[in-house]
Formats: sequence, structure tokens, C-alpha cells
Amino acid sequence: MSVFTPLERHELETFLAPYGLGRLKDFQGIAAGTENSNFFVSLEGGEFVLTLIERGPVQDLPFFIDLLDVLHTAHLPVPYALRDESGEALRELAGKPALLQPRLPGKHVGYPNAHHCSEVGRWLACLHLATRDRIIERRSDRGLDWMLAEGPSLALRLDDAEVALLRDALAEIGERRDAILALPRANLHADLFRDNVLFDGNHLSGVIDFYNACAGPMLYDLAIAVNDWCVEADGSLDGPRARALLGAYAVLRPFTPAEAELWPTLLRVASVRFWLSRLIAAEAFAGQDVLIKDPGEYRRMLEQRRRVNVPLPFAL
Ligand SMILES: Nc1ncnc2c1ncn2[C@@H]1O[C@H](COP(=O)(O)OP(=O)(O)O)[C@@H](O)[C@H]1O
Ligand SMILES: N[C@@H](CCOP(=O)(O)O)C(=O)O
Repeated sequence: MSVFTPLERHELETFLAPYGLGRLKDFQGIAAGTENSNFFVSLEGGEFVLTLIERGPVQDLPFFIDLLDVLHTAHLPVPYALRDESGEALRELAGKPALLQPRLPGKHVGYPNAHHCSEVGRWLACLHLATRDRIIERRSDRGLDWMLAEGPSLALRLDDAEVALLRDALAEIGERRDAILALPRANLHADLFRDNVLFDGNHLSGVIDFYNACAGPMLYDLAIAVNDWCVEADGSLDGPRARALLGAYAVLRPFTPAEAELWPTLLRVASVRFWLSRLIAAEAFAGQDVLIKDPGEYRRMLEQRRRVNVPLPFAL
């Protein structure tokens, strides 16, 4: 299970007192998750999630807090940081940076249908519309330059066919880097997978885990989401689900001609990004009691994305 820092009840009670949310009724560690320690916390004042930041870009926590405040103000269902009685959002517990957020209702969807995908497309458009005129800048630490820098050394552990696949994809990223970075920008979630979205019945009730959020080309966010939400077991795209997600998005933010042209490239870029990060994680966490996701899933996806059967809906 992925609780890296266990907590004693008395230290949690001391931490929670300044929020003025009443007595601690219960708490339990959350097994899902791979980066941080998360706890469901039940107080007289409601249900919350406590996150202890275990790794990652701690210096960027003010960015995440600011972005989630913007999204909460725009009425998107997100885990914004609650303030204690002195107005502090970012505090410390057990020597780690700590945030208390509302617990969002709903469950993860393992096998999404076209309706779920349209909800995800609509949510993503709302995120981009809420931020594109006042982008909060943050570079992704797993962006194009990271892929170009890390890819060649990670290739050393791949077989010949995989090396050729990765080499071609990295060459395309190198050639099209500037065109990709010139696409229309906003703040991105940049990790909008099924395990970061909650549904209450058919209604999207929450999006969590903003620790990959950054500023960048909006189309990249769509490619990441489509690759996870609209994928078949063999890595190919499911047309009806992909068209539902893209169509619901485009109603709120129509795509540009440059985006339509770069769409197949962005699907490949998004495949490379998670293939590489999963290769790194598989090695770093080998043998540990941490959820390790299969890098092969994204290798298969990249193979499939050499031909893209779902164009971006774009009206001339
Ligand atoms: N605000 C929240 N509301 C409801 N559930 C949450 C919330 N935050 C986290 N969770 C639950 O905790 C799990 C792990 O959270 P996540 O942010 O993915 O962890 P990690 O940062 O370790 O990847 C999620 O899958 C979800 O079930
Ligand atoms: N959703 C990703 C995990 C998050 O990416 P990371 O680079 O922050 O580990 C996946 O399924 O691989």
C-alpha cells in the first residue's frame, strides 16, 4: 500500500485543530496512489483528504495551491487546499508538507463508455477556458526536452524493435518541438487518467492529483486523456469514445487548423511521455510495496499511434 508515512492519532488531532472543523471521528490511509501519502479524514465538520507530500516538486506547491483556487472559483470539482484559522494552506505534519482538502464524492471508472468520455472532454475544456487568459506559468518536469534528454539512455534497456520505435518517435519530437510549443496554451492537468477522475453515477464529480499540472499546449492534455480514456486492450483507439471526448471539448473550445495537423504527433508524444516515465518508475520502485504501472502498455500504444484513425473534429 502506498502510505509512506504512517500517522498517530494524537499528531493528526493536533494538526487538524486549527481548521476549526470539529472532533476527529476516524481516519485511514488510502492504498491507491503512487506519489504521496493520502488519508481519508472524517471530522465532525465533514469528510476530507489529507495529503503528505512525499516527493516531487515541493518548491512548486504554491503553484498547485493557486491553480486549484482558480479552478475552485470557476466551479470545477477539484481538491483545493483548505485554510487554517491563520489563513495557511500549506502546513507541515510528520516533517512533510501537508494539505487538507475536501473529499470529493464518486468512484473511479475502470471501463468508461462514450458518455464518461464526453464528460471528461467537457471538463478539460472548462479547465482550459478557466486558465488560458491568465495562465499560471510552470514548466512540466516531464516535457518535450525531458523526453529528448532521457529517451536515449532509457533506450539502452530496450530490445531492438523497441529502440527503433522510440528512436523514430524522439526524432519526430525533435523536428516538431517548436511547432508543438507554438500551439494555443493554457494550464494543463497533464495526467488526466481514469485513476485521477471520480464519477458519481454518470456525472463527473471530481478530478484529483494535479501534481503534473503545468502550462503548455492544450492539445497535449487532450492527447493524454484520449490515450487513457479511449484505448482498447491492444493499444488502439476506440473511435466512438474518442469522438465523444473530442466532440464535447470542441463544442466549448473549437480546435485550430494547426492543432488538427499536429494531433497524430501529440498522441505519439503523450505515448512516449508515459512509456518513459513508467520505465523509470518500474526500475526505481522494483521490489517495493508500491503500485507499478506497466511500461509495455504505453509501448503498445505508441506502436498503434503510428497510424491515427480518429482525426480532430475541425470545421474549415
Ligand atoms: N480530494 C479527494 N477526494 C476523494 N478521493 C481522493 C481525493 N484525493 C485523493 N483521493 C483518493 O486517493 C487516491 C490516491 O490519490 P492520488 O492523488 O492519486 O495519490 P498520489 O498523489 O499518490 O498519486 C485516489 O485514487 C482517490 O481514490
Ligand atoms: N498516470 C501516470 C502516472 C503519473 O505520471 P508520473 O510521471 O507523475 O509518475 C501513469 O499511469 O503512468
